[in-house]
Amino acid sequence: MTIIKVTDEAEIINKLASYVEKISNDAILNRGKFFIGLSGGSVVKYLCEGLPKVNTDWSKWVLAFCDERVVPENSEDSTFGTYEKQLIPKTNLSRKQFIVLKQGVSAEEAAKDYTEQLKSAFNSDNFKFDLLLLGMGPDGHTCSLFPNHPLLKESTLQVASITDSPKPPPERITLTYPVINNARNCIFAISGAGKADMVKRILKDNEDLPAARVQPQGSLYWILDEAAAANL
Ligand SMILES: O=C(O)[C@H](O)[C@@H](O)[C@H](O)[C@H](O)COP(=O)(O)O
Repeated sequence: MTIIKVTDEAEIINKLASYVEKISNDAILNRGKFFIGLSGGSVVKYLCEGLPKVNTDWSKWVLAFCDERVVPENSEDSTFGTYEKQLIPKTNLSRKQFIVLKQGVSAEEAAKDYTEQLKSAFNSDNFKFDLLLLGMGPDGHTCSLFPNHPLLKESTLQVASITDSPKPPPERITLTYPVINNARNCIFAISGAGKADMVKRILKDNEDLPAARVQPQGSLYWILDEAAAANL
């Protein structure tokens, strides 16, 4: 694991953009495509500001979601909806490169359909992402994997549904640990004093919280600003 401390949010955005550039170009050079998993929450802002600075072949990108809220795409809560409005217009990405949630079905159905869409995209049952960009909530959750939730033990489903998310909205789909920990790279990007206590509990006290269980086969990076790293 590599912990990268930077001064502030602007530096998080720059650092994240430089990792994405390197990892995307390596993936495209070696395998012809770049599979990336996006998150919601504050990560959206970092990516919408940072990704347009990346020098890459956008046509080779395949974009999925580490988790997504089961809401209409035009809802303010839709993570895809936000990237569609705030990222697509600033890059050469097109909507059809995003693997989006099936609309108008239950969370369980949406998770099954998402699994099928990933199978087609990877042309395999082995979902091996080049990069997952992850956020962490103040309670230590990541994706839609919350402390003490039964989904933490999910070992069969690759994409699972949740209907009792403590963070609203309650209905979501999420990648599970077998997929997350199969990734070539995972990057947490975290800023602000509100995360400092949880960052310490995970990175210093080694508490067994959902974000701490992200232990990919590949590389793991935690990019923190000064406020988030204050208790380390
Ligand atoms: O649905 C969401 O909000 C996200 O996809 C979620 O996984 C997010 O990354 C964490 O909740 C952290 O969110 P914050 O960075 O806003 O605290």
